Amino acid sequence: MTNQNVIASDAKPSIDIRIRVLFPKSLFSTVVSEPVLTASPRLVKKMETAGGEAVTKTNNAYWVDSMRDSSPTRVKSTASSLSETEERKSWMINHPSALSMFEQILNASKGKQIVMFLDYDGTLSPIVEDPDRAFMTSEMREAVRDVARYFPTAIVTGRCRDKVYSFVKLAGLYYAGSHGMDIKGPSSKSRKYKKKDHEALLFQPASKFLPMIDEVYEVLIEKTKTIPGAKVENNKFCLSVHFRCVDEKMWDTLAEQVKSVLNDYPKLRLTQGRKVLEIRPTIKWDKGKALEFLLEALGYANSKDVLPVYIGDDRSDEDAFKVLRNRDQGLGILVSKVPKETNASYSLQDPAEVKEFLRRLVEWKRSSMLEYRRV
Ligand SMILES: O=P(O)(O)OC[C@H]1O[C@H](O[C@H]2O[C@H](CO)[C@@H](O)[C@H](O)[C@H]2O)[C@H](O)[C@@H](O)[C@@H]1O
Repeated sequence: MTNQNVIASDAKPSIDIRIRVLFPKSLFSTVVSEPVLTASPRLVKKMETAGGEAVTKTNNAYWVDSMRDSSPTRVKSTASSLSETEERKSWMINHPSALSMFEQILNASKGKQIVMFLDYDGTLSPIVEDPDRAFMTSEMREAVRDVARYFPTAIVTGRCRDKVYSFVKLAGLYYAGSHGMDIKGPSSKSRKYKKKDHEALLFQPASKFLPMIDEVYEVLIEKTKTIPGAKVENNKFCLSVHFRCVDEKMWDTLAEQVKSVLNDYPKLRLTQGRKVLEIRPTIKWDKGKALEFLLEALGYANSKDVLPVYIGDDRSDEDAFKVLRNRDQGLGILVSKVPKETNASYSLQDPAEVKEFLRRLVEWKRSSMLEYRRV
């Protein structure tokens, strides 16, 4: 990796790219205009990590180490004497199960509109080897459909929006694909929640990058074809290079190949998820920004009467957890069986627990509505 892909948080941008909110008009007041940081000899050797923070390691060893880590990074035990069970117990004190804390969560939601944000892979569907076969169960679909009946609901994913729609198959939801760079609201027919007067919602802050992403996709396919098990996925405004099925001995070569391609594209950056290298435009847009954008679109920008609930399992979801933490509002729930470094406040073990959590929310909402009618 040369300086070209290196991003310094304190660097002066050399190019400005305007990001346009396509709709709704009411949001033009908050048009995001983020600089794209490009190559500059003055830039020190720093690069964006998967979490979006600059680090100083740029060599291949950094990426291979990072590829070995879980995503988000597993908590590294400070006391070596701590058994895994003890470690988990101590982590659970700070990140209790959202199921065992369900009553407290309901109390926090009193008088507030819950808005649901759901990541897809590892949250609604289990992690599988073949990304094209990451189907969600019909029971999960039912749980998401029911939740969306009572609460505005968005699917927020690194995947291409159309692809995730082909898995979820539910109208009436908001879909934020490509790590939030492709946001679409429900069609007017299926829309239930309309706080602002908008016909349809479409927001694609990285549309200028489409030709570049397509080009890099072709180059990466060619470059990685000699690495058995490597798979390149086109997620429209970003790309994924999967290494789940690549022999660990080849990770070094794969990381090297990917970085060599990116050397020619200084406006793209590399991040990492669960056994996947992700290539994204260097705009300051992520799942956290998508969450804020959607809250605004729903009319809850500065509202105290909203409780955003974000459930996700991966490093890219940390951007959304961070936003909730900084707003001191809402609940971040990390899906993980093992202790991980996270900005989420609560945890759920796996998609089965996510489904249970969604079901309980629906049950509670139904019974409180019946109660309300009776009174
Ligand atoms: O934001 P998400 O919905 O979590 O999407 C992140 C990436 O998910 C997919 O990859 C992950 O799931 C695959 C299927 O279980 C698995 O094979 C892979 O190892 C995981 O990284 C998706 O294929 C990627 O494009 C997304 O970026």
